Amino acid sequence: MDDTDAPAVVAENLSKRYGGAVAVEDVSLRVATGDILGVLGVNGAGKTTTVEMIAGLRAPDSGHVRVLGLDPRHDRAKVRQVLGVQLQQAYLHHALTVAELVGLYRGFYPDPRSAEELLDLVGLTDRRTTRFERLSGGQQQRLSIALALAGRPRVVILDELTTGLDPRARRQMWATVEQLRDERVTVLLVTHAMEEVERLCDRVALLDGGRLLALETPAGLVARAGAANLDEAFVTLSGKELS
Ligand SMILES: Nc1ncnc2c1ncn2[C@@H]1O[C@H](COP(=O)(O)OP(=O)(O)OP(=O)(O)O)[C@@H](O)[C@H]1O
Repeated sequence: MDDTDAPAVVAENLSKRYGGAVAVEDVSLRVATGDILGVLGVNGAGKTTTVEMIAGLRAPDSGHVRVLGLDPRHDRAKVRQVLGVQLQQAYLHHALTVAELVGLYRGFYPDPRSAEELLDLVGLTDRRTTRFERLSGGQQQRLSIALALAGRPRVVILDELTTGLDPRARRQMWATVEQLRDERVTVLLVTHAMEEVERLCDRVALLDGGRLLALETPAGLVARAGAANLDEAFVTLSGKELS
């Protein structure tokens, strides 16, 4: 493979305001190729805004982003071929069936995963003829993950991968991310689940009030907080503004 040690994702000095309110303030981070980065922070810390800017779905007020050397807002067509994003359900066409949506997405890419593999990865093989709008919330979420992986992306952004999933589906999604790790896919994983972070993430970016508080290994974060575990470290380090 032609992967070098260049970071897969570079964000420099990203800032975003909504009206007067700061959502993200001067966030810089790099994600090494093949790393899984957990993006953590209390509700409203700026996680989704940050990954949406990295995905090119939201324009930063200032700063810049490179995904595999590409600018996601200017090199849109090229970025779409290498970046998979777990979209919010509202973006999908609700009247289409699971198989139709998978077929539609596979059509965007030169060498897509097979429909069988995609449905198997997220456990929706027996739902292929169900319309999107008739799926349960968790099934809709799992489908959006399958669609993000359709084009064999080299970088994947997953925003709340397992929120609302049952324990079995959650384990299945973890296994899917572990498979991505084996394929040296770079993953940004927005999550509130510390068990997930411990299991999957090489490093974590901890956001608080729109700022990057820490970028280090999970164990490093625990040590820095003088905490017994990641849950405690999270509570110790973040959400000060709220309390
Ligand atoms: N479209 C929007 N318009 C106005 N304000 C917004 C918008 N989206 C987010 N915000 C605000 O920006 C801040 C950061 O929001 P963001 O969704 O990035 O946080 P988050 O860390 O992903 O939160 P959560 O854990 O609740 O998903 C919050 O204060 C939020 O209220």
